[in-house]
Amino acid sequence: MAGSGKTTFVQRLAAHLHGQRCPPYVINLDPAVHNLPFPANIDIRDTVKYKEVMKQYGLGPNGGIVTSLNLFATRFDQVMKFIEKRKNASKYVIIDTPGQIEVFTWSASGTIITEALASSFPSVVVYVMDTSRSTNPITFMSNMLYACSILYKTKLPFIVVMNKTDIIDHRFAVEWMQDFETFQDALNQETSYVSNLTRSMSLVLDEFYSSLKVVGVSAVLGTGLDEFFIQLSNAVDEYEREYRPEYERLRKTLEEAQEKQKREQLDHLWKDMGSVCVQGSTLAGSDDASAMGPSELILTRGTLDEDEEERESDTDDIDHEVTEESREEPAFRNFMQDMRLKCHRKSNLNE
Ligand SMILES: Nc1nc2c(ncn2[C@@H]2O[C@H](COP(=O)(O)OP(=O)(O)OP(=O)(O)O)[C@@H](O)[C@H]2O)c(=O)[nH]1
Repeated sequence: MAGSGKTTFVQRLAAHLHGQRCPPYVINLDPAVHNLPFPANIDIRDTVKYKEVMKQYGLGPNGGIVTSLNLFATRFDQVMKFIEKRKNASKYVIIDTPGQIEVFTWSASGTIITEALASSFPSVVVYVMDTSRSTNPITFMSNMLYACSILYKTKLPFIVVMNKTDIIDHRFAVEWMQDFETFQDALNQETSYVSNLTRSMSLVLDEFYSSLKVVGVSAVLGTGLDEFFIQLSNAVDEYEREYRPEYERLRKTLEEAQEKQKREQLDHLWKDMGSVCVQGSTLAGSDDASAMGPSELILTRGTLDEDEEERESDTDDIDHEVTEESREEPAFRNFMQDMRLKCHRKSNLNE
């Protein structure tokens, strides 16, 4: 969520982990951020210049961010290699993303990046929410719908960080999530037509709330971090228990599908080769591969009359005995012979 304190929270987390002598690997994926208040190991701004992208493609700010991310996503395999290398040195990898949901969660590059990470490492989505701007039940509900859509899109373990608890205690929000009546009471104060919609939506979100991990923090003060790390550890367990088997299953299905496709392509190739062999033997009328007759396109050079060749050749200084071309004919004959043998064996097997 934009302005909720994601960057400040990443800064706080990084400082906390450095203090614990457990330095994290930090990645900034927001190309439009002005000042990064933490040292990033990888910064998208070093690879893509967001303002240049906007100019070059004639885009507005959001289009510029999406396109920059798309460009960066094409190199994400390299980022994965860096993370892999740092696996033993850094227990945690923290990634700061652009705040707009359509830019990361619902963009192709966001999906590519999330899936690449989640298929290799225990991955957890942390949704940072501005508690001080969620005291209105309708705004709170919009926030929760936002969070819910991210959870269902990424399908990863999910923690809601209710930030800015130095301004307001987050307990009112937790109560709204746990007690339907309290939320309805708060909604009764609202007179707008949206409150009816919100009432219905809150029933739908009940299921979502029941499994949600919520932590109140102040990124500025650094409070709530111990509880955050407890929830993070639970989320990692959840990843190992529920998500990893699912990713393994998907990976296996993909590999099987690719293997099947490869086999089918090979079968097609064999069939095509078979028809070439049948054609070859019909035309040549003999089992001898050399009698199949040379392909006119490839082998005419070797059939030229020697005098004629001398006349036509403008490369007199080349020793034709040892040129690549002089080896083409026997090589091609051997190739055809091999193919014919394989075809015969295959058709014998099929019989
Ligand atoms: N009081 C208070 N202010 C905070 C806290 N965390 C962040 N802020 C302030 O909230 C504002 C936005 O913080 P950022 O960290 O830039 O928020 P962001 O979500 O990264 O913003 P975008 O990248 O623009 O989406 C800044 O003025 C921060 O100082 C907090 O815990 N308490």
